[in-house]
Amino acid sequence: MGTQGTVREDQVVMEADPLFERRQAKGRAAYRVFASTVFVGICLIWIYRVSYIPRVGERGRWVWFGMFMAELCFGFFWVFTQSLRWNFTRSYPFKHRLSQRHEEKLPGVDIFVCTADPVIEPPTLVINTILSVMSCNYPTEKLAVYLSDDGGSDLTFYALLEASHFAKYWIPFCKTNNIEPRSPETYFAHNSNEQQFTNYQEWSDVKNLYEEMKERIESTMERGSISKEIRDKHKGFSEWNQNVTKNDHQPIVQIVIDGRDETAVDNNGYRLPTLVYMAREKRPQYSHHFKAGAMNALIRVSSEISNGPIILNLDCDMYVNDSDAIRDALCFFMDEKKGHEIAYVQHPQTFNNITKNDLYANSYSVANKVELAGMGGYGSALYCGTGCFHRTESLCGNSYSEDNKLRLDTNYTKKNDKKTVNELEEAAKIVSSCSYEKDTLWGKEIGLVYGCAVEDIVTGLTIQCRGWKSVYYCPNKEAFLGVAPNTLEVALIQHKRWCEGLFQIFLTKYCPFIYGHAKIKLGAQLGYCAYLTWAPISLPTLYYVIVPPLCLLHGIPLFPQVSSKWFLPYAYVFISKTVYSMVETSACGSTIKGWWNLQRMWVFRRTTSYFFAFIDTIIKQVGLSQTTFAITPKMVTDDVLKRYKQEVIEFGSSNTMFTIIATLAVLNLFSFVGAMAKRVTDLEMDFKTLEMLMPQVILCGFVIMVNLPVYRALFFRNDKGCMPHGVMFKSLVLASLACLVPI
Ligand SMILES: O=c1ccn([C@@H]2O[C@H](COP(=O)(O)OP(=O)(O)O[C@H]3O[C@H](CO)[C@@H](O)[C@H](O)[C@H]3O)[C@@H](O)[C@H]2O)c(=O)[nH]1
Ligand SMILES: [Mn+2]
Repeated sequence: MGTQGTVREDQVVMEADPLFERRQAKGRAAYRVFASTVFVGICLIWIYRVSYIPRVGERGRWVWFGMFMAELCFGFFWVFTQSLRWNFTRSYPFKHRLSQRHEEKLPGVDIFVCTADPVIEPPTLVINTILSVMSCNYPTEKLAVYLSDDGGSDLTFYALLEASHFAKYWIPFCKTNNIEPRSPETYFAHNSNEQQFTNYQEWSDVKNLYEEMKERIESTMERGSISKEIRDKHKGFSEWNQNVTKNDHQPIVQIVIDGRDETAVDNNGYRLPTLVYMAREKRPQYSHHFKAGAMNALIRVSSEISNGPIILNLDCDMYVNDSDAIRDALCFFMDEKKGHEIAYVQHPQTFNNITKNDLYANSYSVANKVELAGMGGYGSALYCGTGCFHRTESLCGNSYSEDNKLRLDTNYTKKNDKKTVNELEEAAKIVSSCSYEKDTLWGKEIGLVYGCAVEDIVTGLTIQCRGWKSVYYCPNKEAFLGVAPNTLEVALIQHKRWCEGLFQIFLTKYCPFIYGHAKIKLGAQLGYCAYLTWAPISLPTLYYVIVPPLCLLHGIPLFPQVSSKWFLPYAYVFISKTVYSMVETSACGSTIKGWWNLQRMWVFRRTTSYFFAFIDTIIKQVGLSQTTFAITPKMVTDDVLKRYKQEVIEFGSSNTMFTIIATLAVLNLFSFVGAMAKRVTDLEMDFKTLEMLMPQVILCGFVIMVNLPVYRALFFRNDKGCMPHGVMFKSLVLASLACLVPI
């Protein structure tokens, strides 16, 4: 009796233990006090601007108004960013409890990997992602992996076939030896000579198999076509006839591995996960809606084949770095008390090619560790397009409702057990055709939302506004790792796309203040706006890096003089913000140089990508152009890669963005040098005027410091990554003209 009693008690405790926990971060109160003092400083700055407007006829009256507008915008933007820090919480799953309680009834998980172009996104990269998910620590009969190929390329299909063969070696190798990460490329690159490996023979066999496969895929890529010998080996190749082009072809669905098939086993005799290739139908007369369209086709295709209640969405470059990632995420969905409210669990976007000092500020360490966690604190984590686990029903447009507690369908039912592979493929082709969505709510209320370059963010918002909660989970060990842009141009183009999409959300019916009103918390609405208003913040930034230096050159003071009491709020806001961001960035793992690089990227992005995005979004809203999607290249030449690794900024392109960057850098230099020269030669110049111009000297000096690599690229470098001469010429002319404009 005694023992039995204890057992039962233990069980009761176990049942009550939650599968995840949310903890508030320490030091919130202190932070709130600090933020309030900064806010007081900002208000004083506004008061100063209003009280000291130059009188009619005085120099710089209009410029002053501009300064006021800029500072007003910066202030509001700062308030948005505060809401991300106000309610900062972290989530922690307990995966051992999940295994204890639910091992037998784990749900089926459908994993979607999207690729769009075999050249920009090489098939070897794609299959590494596929292999890493196939070998996750999860019951294989409950896993189904789908590759959506918007490139519609038989080369990608071929690589997937190769991967399906190699998986028979790779999966058991990973599982019996418990190796990490399970992307073969990364694993072998980091374990190039595994002496301690117990079974060295096995290790080198698998490595050789991988190398050989890679070699075959790469040589096929070089040739650009599939040999007849290979084509004859799989019926799937018959889909690629003469008429198939990237943007014009019939739907192609191939079940490469049928997980139901008991003979589809790996080398240890264990069942393999389902593996499906899909190239949805594309026709020039139909808009394909980029990644959102691909995802929606995948949702329908998977519902025909495996119909898992959970979907994991990954970009083709995001391999699984922690093979327990699925289990961690399920803790949130399967928690007895709160799990039923949760629509999705988002992981941060992390990358495996960040340089030591994060040259292009791609690590997003503060966003990942602080800001997005802050959104999670409101139960409104952003959906970021990759590394996100979805509840299928919420992604499919269902609303959350309290009295209709929807729980996960944990009984793994094979609704399509009786259909043959052929029948499944035919059914899947129907739902992945262009006309299928005609006159349906797909892209509006069902699936991912169409018409926005950041389909992920807007879709996440609509899910939250249907009553669901979302979780942000940032584990210590990154669950997924991808490829970050490794040239400046690519980094800026990526930001332009994001920024355009984000601002578009702000301007349309999806604006969080309207669409989210009374549906998501006010903090979350403000938090969304910290991202959605990136584009307009370009205007005050441009103003600040153009007008004060020109006024410095012309001797017009725009700030209170250093000895005035009004200078204090400026100094306080500037210094406290700078020091705080330095501390925050370092606490999130960046170096000081990394922080400095972030400041530079912040100037570059705001004056180029965000500004262009602002203009393009306006043009789009007026109806003059359509949404586009510039895919981020994942590979660069060795020469470029070498400079990236040495942290030398890559400017070698005549993109207009670079002309702007160069012009602003030169303009600030001219103003600074010009003003100094005047002070030296002009004897009338007294100390008073110099003191009045001091804040502008500091500001201008700061911009010059940030731009040091730009001057180097303009005047001193001669490698292929330096600024092209055309850009240099244009920037010198434009900056000189600007200096001549009378104010
Ligand atoms: O027509 C398209 C275009 C893109 N993709 C895929 O979408 C993913 C993301 O594209 P990428 O060029 O890598 O853009 P990123 O800026 O790196 O992507 C981020 O931002 C996008 C929104 O702008 C989100 O969709 C992504 O998930 C998110 O990682 C890749 O797997 C592509 O293959 C498609 O499937 N079809
Ligand atoms: Mn990407």
